[in-house]
Amino acid sequence: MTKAELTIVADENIPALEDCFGDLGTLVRLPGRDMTREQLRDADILLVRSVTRVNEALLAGTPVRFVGSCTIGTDHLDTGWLERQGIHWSAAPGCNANSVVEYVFSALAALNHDWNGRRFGIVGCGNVGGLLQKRLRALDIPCAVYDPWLPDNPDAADLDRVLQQDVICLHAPLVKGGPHPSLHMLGAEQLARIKDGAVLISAGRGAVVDNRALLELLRRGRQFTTVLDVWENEPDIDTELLELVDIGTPHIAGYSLDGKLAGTRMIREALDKSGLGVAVGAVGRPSAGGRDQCQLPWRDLSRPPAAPGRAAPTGVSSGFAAMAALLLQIYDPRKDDQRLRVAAEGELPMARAFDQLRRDYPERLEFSHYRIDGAVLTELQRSQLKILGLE
Ligand SMILES: NC(=O)c1ccc[n+]([C@@H]2O[C@H](COP(=O)([O-])OP(=O)(O)OC[C@H]3O[C@@H](n4cnc5c(N)ncnc54)[C@H](O)[C@@H]3O)[C@@H](O)[C@H]2O)c1
Ligand SMILES: O=C(O)[C@H](O)[C@H](O)COP(=O)(O)O
Repeated sequence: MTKAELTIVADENIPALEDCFGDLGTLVRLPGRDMTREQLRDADILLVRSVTRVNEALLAGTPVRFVGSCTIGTDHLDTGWLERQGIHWSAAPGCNANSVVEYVFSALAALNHDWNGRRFGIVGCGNVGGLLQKRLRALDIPCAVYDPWLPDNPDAADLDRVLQQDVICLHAPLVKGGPHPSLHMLGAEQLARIKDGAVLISAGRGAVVDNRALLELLRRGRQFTTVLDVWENEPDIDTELLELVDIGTPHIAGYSLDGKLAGTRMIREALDKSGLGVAVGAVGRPSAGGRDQCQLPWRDLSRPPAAPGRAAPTGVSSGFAAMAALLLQIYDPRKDDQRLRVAAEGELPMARAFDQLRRDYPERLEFSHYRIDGAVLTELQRSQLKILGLE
């Protein structure tokens, strides 16, 4: 890239764009879901989130030389095609893994489902599943892990065994081909193996679970608890399924501010590493710091915020409920569930309502920004909250 300034086309939902990329040239913000090739006519860099399908249809004939997705998932990128064209691409592995793990514990808190004494099953043990496994081990909670690419995992088990556990957490990517496809990995047969009284939490990609099969099972009154953050056919999700799940959220498990900013920052770092854009940055418009600015919001976040920095006593004074109530002061997924249910009943078509909720998502900070403030807790509860990231 030899232009003095780059043209950077970006999904308008990417935070800190100006801070992280403003020094490189002109920023054009667009709705990610509807990006067109025409809009990329002058683009050198394309920055997306998971809702933009990046493939030949979008990019052929455009000057785009770098594609950055500020997300963990990559199933929306045709990476084979990008590589064959010599277009650099990068995603942001692990950027919001902690946010997803916190979502899992928050969902269990919301269900008042004490994790102590339960056995967990994890499907997909990468950055998210691996972090969950690490937390569970620290909490002394047994887990079984199904990840066909990690046979040496100390908790490795087959899928059937994982589905027999008390809390089953799905964190596999969407993979359609190869030796271990995950598309509809949980179909009617697998879902039928889940025990009554178990909790199923799906926070990887929607189509890992056959949604129609799940709907049929729930219609027949199966007695396991279901938490869905991800859905087939997002954003136009099945509203009947939404009615039947216990907690349903609009694909926001990874939406902590920390996670989103980490995604943006990682893509700037990947761009710098690629060598594309660095020279331009040097000769481009004078910047107040470029990468330093990029890290500013990150540094700010490392301090506890003034107002919401404390999880205070809640009136619930004993048992798991006391600990759960504290966590729910920080993040309560039932509020996201409520917003989704209200939106589903509203005037907007489901797809638009789903996207709107995601676009207007309230600021959510991770547990590490909070301190426990004088709540009555046992030593065990305090140590558990510390493992989860609170002081
Ligand atoms: N709900 C959300 O907001 C949210 C947030 C972040 C990530 N995600 C999704 O979660 C997925 C996992 O995230 P990650 O950071 O752990 O990714 P990762 O790439 O670090 O790990 C994925 C793991 O899944 C394993 N895997 C691949 N195919 C599998 C299969 N068929 N069965 C079981 N395991 C399989 C891989 O071996 C790998 O260990 C992402 O791909 C993304 O789609 C969702
Ligand atoms: O893959 C990811 O990182 C997550 O699924 C991410 O949180 C999705 O958010 P989106 O890109 O759709 O805004």
